[in-house]
Amino acid sequence: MSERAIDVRGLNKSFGDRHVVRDVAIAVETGRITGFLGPNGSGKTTTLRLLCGLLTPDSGEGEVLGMDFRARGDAIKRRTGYMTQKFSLYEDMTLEENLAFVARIHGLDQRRERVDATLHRLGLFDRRRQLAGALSGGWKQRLALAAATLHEPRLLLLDEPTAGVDPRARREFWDEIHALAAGGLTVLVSTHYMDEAERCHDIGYILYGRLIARGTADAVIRDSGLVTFLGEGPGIDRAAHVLAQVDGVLSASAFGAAVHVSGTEREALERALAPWRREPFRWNEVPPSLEDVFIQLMGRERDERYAS
Ligand SMILES: Nc1ncnc2c1ncn2[C@@H]1O[C@H](COP(=O)(O)OP(=O)(O)OP(=O)(O)O)[C@@H](O)[C@H]1O
Repeated sequence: MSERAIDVRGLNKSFGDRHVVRDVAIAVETGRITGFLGPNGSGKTTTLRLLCGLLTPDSGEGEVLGMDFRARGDAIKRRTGYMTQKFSLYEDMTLEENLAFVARIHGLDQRRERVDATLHRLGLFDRRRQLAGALSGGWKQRLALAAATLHEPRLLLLDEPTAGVDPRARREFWDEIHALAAGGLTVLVSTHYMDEAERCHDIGYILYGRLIARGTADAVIRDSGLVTFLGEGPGIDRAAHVLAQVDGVLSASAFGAAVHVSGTEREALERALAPWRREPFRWNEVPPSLEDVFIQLMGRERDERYAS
């Protein structure tokens, strides 16, 4: 069964004369984790806030959690958990006190049981009497997730959830998010990190307020039509800035001692690489990475804007 948690069309929002979200149409299936990527200020956070009733749109229609998203914004907001990038709990209160406080704000019943169950679920029970301010980054983030999910929301918004968190804590955090999604929670993640994007079921790329790519990471890569070559050999990484200027090359970047060179037209790309196809360099075609694709999307949209 794949019921839709979100099915919204014609979403628009301006702040003064800044048109920040432009005609966004988006459908998200229940229990999916969708990552929203795009440059700073492209409208990711605003789009997510509009969808869960935290902001009022200028226009748009559709349903979120089976409710008319404009008429029932308050009800949708109550069923949403929101974890902001900035730690927003009380550092001078214990974990248990923080969660008890959040439970009261939500007007929950059986507060003690819910707080204990959440502490157990996230492996925080043994630390329940520690001050939140004494926790390391990874544990703080886990506490923030506990607070955002205490009221058992059906929609969860995560804003760059693992920025500044070490790899092990990142992995554990994402395992928890996947477990929540498997239980039917729909998760929307705003991120700049490719590894977070790759952990999502689906991604959406937002640029200048428009949703310009949508689907699984594989589908977004396939639809890009991008061709990528990996160059290796002594000093090839230093060729990146030269190759980036050649016709037919959309992007060329060093990855360690290798270089990734991408373009959408195979022949033009081959011509650009021809002078470098010699000993001691080796070239192999590789699947484009999400990052290669996003760099291309950014350039394509910019060209279209300048052309119009
Ligand atoms: N409440 C507001 N009032 C006025 N302008 C706003 C408001 N919220 C956001 N903006 C502006 O809208 C634009 C989009 O912001 P938004 O936070 O949605 O972008 P973003 O893609 O999430 O960016 P980032 O990656 O930097 O978090 C920005 O130019 C921002 O300054």
